[in-house]
Amino acid sequence: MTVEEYLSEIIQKEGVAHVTLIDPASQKPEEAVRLATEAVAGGTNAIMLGGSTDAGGQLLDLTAKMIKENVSVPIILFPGSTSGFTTNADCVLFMSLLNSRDPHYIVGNQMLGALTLYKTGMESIPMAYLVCEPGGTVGWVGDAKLLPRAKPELAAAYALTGKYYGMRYTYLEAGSGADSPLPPEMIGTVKHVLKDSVLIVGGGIRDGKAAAICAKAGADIIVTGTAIEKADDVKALTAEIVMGAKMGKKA
Ligand SMILES: CC(C)=CCC/C(C)=C/CC/C(C)=C/CC/C(C)=C/COP(=O)(O)OP(=O)(O)O
Ligand SMILES: O=P(O)(O)OC[C@@H](O)CO
Ligand SMILES: [Mg+2]
Repeated sequence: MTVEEYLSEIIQKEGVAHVTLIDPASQKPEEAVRLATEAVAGGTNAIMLGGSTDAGGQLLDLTAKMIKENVSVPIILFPGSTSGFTTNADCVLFMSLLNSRDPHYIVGNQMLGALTLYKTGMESIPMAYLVCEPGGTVGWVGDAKLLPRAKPELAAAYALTGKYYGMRYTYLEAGSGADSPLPPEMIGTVKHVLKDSVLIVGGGIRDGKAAAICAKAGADIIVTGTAIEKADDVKALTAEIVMGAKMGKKA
């Protein structure tokens, strides 16, 4: 089964999936394994590996390898550039930052990595990456023309653009560590036009209540990074967020 099929099945059966983002640059591989193991025990469905700044090839390779040896859920690459590739993962989000001002983030990095990806034969999922206010580090690094929170129709127009290009996933991003998650109106407007295409929402989701609001508004996959990296009890916080997302979807 592909990672995409695996996630679709979870979304179909449980209404929503949860993915834990680990930045390989932020800690030693052993610590990343601890975070991943506890997040999986708390019910996360996959581990996403990436960061907006380089981890350095070896650190990414080793972090992915060690996580793979220790957890049973898929490892999904979330690359900030071609240096975000490693063969020690199951799948890569082949993303274009559609609202960037810099063609390198729309198509340039992708072109540089395409032959490497081809040679590995790794699964890839075409994804529109849309960075919204406040955008955080990724907004700055990716030179995004930040999508205004108060204008959901602009985000919806970009999401549709990605869908018409054939991208099966859309990632609505507030930026890692955002003060607050994206507003439900924005998530709802985007999901309304995407219909059955998968909508990922991330940035600033720190608890079950926030996850519930995002899921209820239309998120198919909820991503949490910072809150889990900082949690005293990773398993308990993950379980709260996973439960919140599922309850929100049913509400
Ligand atoms: C598909 C290929 C080869 C490249 C994609 C290139 C693109 C479109 C990059 C988008 C811009 C970018 C820098 C994305 C990084 C995505 C990411 C991993 C964000 C999470 O970053 P964190 O590291 O958690 O944020 P902080 O740096 O604030 O911690
Ligand atoms: O770190 P947080 O705020 O959970 O954001 C996760 C993700 O959307 C960042 O790319
Ligand atoms: Mg980071």
